Amino acid sequence: MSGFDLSGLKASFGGERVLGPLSLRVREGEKVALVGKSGAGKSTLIRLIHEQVGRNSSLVPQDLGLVNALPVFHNVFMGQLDKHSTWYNTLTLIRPFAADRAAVKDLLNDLGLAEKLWIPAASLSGGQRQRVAIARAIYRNESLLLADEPVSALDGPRAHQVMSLLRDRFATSVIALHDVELALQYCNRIVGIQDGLVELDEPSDRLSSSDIMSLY
Ligand SMILES: Nc1ncnc2c1ncn2[C@@H]1O[C@H](COP(=O)(O)OP(=O)(O)OP(=O)(O)O)[C@@H](O)[C@H]1O
Repeated sequence: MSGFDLSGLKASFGGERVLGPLSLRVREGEKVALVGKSGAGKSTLIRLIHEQVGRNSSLVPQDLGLVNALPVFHNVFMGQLDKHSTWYNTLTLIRPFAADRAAVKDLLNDLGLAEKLWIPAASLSGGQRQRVAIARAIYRNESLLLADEPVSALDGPRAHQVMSLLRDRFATSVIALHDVELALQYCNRIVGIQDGLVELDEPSDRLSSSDIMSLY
């Protein structure tokens, strides 16, 4: 099961409410776009969902969470770190196993990054770094994706290619997106956040971009 049903989600900073309280039920197979203006609470909501569903999800955080000193291979492999023993992970740090090298390379190939396999993450562009974080999430091999603006640094064709890949690789997803057209095209449910509360929750095929723009 990759869906979830969470209630009582709320967050405050410095005593000031920034999110909730709100409930969110996501059924298996739903591709949810979280939309809303900057500061509405989308990242906070993704973080709270991740805290609750934890290891049973693949996360692409807004700051990507890459280890700059490590090559792309190891950053992607990290998606499965908690699924292997300590000795396996230690050996992989020194000399990765052939099967893992092949699997990571295949995935990077799909993301146009195969030639960067052994390049340190520090040497990559913003868009390449974003694709490494996406590869790490796919490599984790969970059916629920939680992603915070995963294609914000990608150009148009590449953003479409990655959104299509994410739609195909994950049964269920919750993705914060500022691009309303991508949200409507690749997600089947739109949840609009305003001042930390759900202001809109509709299937994508009942909405146009102008319906969503009222949140901005
Ligand atoms: N660590 C923090 N300390 C204090 N306030 C915070 C912190 N993180 C978020 N906030 C506040 O919480 C509110 C929601 O922020 P959040 O990052 O969830 O919004 P968002 O919709 O994801 O915005 P964006 O689209 O710009 O990423 C904002 O008012 C923000 O200033």
